[in-house]
Amino acid sequence: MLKITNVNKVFNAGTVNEKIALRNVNLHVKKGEFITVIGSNGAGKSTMMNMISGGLTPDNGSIQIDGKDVTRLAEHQRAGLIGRVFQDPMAGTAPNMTIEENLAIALGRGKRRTLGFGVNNQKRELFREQLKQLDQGLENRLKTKVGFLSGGQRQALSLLMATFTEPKILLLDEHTAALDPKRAQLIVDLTEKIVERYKLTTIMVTHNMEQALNMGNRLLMLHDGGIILDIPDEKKRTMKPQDLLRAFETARGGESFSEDRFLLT
Ligand SMILES: Nc1ncnc2c1ncn2[C@@H]1O[C@H](COP(=O)(O)OP(=O)(O)OP(=O)(O)O)[C@@H](O)[C@H]1O
Repeated sequence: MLKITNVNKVFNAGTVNEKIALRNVNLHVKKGEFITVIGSNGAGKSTMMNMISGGLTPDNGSIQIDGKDVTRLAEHQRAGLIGRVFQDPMAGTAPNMTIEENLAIALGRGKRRTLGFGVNNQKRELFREQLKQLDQGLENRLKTKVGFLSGGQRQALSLLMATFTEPKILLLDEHTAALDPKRAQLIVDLTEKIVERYKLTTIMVTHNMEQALNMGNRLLMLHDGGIILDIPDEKKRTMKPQDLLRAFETARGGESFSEDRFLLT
């Protein structure tokens, strides 16, 4: 479903600020795989996600989604293939528009504008049905402006909007990190429910090792621009956060993981 081949990305090449963000990254993701991605600050996680979404173009190498070479396609040109939820609950929705208007935009994502983003009763019925699965009572608040919703409700709506049209790839960018533990758990449960229901191919970045181990069926660890660990489902299920830290140390030839955000989670 996703094939990243020999992708490199260097920022500010040839200057004193040169930074290698991705080093020869190769990744094949099968249809229906749910990958969790962890890595220290600056490891290259966001850069990798932005390469897949089209926000960044690789210096070399290629990216294929569902057999189509998208390496040089701009973000809007591949929007129909990708759903994305960001860390910031404000990022995925338009606060001054109502819930139904936001959903109408999500429904039209990747389609030609001429199809229209208007809301009719048929669409309203579909929206209500979809919103019910969030268990937030939002199906009765179609005309509420999204800016009035709580962070958790907005993130639940973002998740629904990102998956509405069953994208080829779902990108989750630390999408529970800004929420309190109770709301974060709600979004975790909802994510698992939606991913399972539509069998979505999913890549989720998280700083929470428990979450990385408990969710999904494959785990990647990035470090210094490269994938240093690729752990399959069977092995992942038996691991605890301490095992993950040890695996990192082994992969790095004894270097210990000194990332504060990791040790705190
Ligand atoms: N636009 C940019 N210009 C210059 N350097 C950049 C840019 N974007 C990222 N970098 C650098 O590339 C490296 C990888 O960054 P990236 O944001 O992908 O890491 P990350 O794993 O997502 O980290 P974090 O967990 O802190 O978000 C970092 O050293 C970062 O400073």
